[in-house]
Amino acid sequence: MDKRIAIIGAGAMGGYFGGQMAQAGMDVVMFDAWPEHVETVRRDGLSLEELDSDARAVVHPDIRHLSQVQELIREHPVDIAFIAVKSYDTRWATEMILPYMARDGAIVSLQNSFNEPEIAQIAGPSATFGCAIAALACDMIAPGRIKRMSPRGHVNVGAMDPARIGACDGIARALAHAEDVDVMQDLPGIKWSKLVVNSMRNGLSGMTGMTGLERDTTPVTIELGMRLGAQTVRVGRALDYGLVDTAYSFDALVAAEDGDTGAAAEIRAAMARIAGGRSADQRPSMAQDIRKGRRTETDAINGLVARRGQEMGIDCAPHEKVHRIIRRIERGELSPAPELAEGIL
Ligand SMILES: NC(=O)C1=CN([C@@H]2O[C@H](COP(=O)(O)OP(=O)(O)OC[C@H]3O[C@@H](n4cnc5c(N)ncnc54)[C@H](OP(=O)(O)O)[C@@H]3O)[C@@H](O)[C@H]2O)C=CC1
Ligand SMILES: CC(C)(CO)C(=O)C(=O)O
Repeated sequence: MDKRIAIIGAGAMGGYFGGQMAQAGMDVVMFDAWPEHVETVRRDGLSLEELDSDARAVVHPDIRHLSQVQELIREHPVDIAFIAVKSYDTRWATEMILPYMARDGAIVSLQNSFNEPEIAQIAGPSATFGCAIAALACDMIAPGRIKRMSPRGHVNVGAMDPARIGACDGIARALAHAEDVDVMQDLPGIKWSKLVVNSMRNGLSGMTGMTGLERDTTPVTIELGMRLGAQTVRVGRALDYGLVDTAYSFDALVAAEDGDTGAAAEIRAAMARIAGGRSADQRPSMAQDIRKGRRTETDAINGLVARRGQEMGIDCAPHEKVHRIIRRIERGELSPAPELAEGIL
């Protein structure tokens, strides 16, 4: 029998993956808090749009309002629940779906940052799994419309409890309807490796207002991005996580911060190459949030690195500064501007 899948948060990521699972005929139900989005998808379908072209697939998934979660009591228990809300909504989303899970069900973070320990506090480590989504960028450009802003990406999946690694295969099969997937042994390692990339990009685009392309081809943001990334690598290594290079060579990032000009040139070239492959309009999810006037994940990205850095005795002052600036932008006390990055360097 098909696995019963639930997607909590049908935004850019949840809608992208859940929509393609539905299109492949999987038994998937999606829940979302934005009434206009839910109603638009019910009426017109979910439009999954391609990078830099008019090509799109319109799918008709089972999508419901959050207030309808209780209906699941009459339905087959959920085998795999993907948590695809923002990091700050992880706790309630996990608590909400937990009563409807199958006895050996899996709750999977389909998010950035490292939210799995929070899920495990609620669901238990043996029910907790996580994904690191690499190289894929999507934007919910309007209710019912999700656009891929990058070439296709790649997903690494892991288990909070290493003894449960076997259960990752079913999770990987579901995600493989959208992207290539690998099962990895070290969940904290893959999550922190993705955090390296987010911590060099998301806050910087959010605070400067720059697209990914502008940020990765402007000297000040390139330099600051490299420093942020190197510090996140140092903290991850101090925490003894099994980091895997994601987008950039982590050794080169650290060497660049230590003054190795060849390593810095290697990172700059990688930034320019990757930025050139994305849509010129691509912005990381935090910058999308700022443009939409929504709360950001800063606490779970630069804020998290700053906190863990302090615990490990590693200087992460630039992360703390980015985090504080984003907080002030969220509150309306500052507006995004490139000068804010110059102030940090
Ligand atoms: N976008 C990307 O390219 C990538 C994102 N991620 C990660 O995926 C996770 C989910 O993020 P993502 O899918 O980008 O988030 P989205 O903002 O696209 O969707 C999350 C939720 O935000 C709400 N929402 C979004 N826009 C509006 C709006 N204009 N008005 C009202 N509500 C709105 C919806 O519900 P609600 O009201 O409940 O918030 C939606 O379900 C995050 O951890 C993110 O970091 C990871 C890799 C790439
Ligand atoms: C697409 C990417 C990798 C950009 O940093 C991302 O994870 C995000 O937008 O949150």
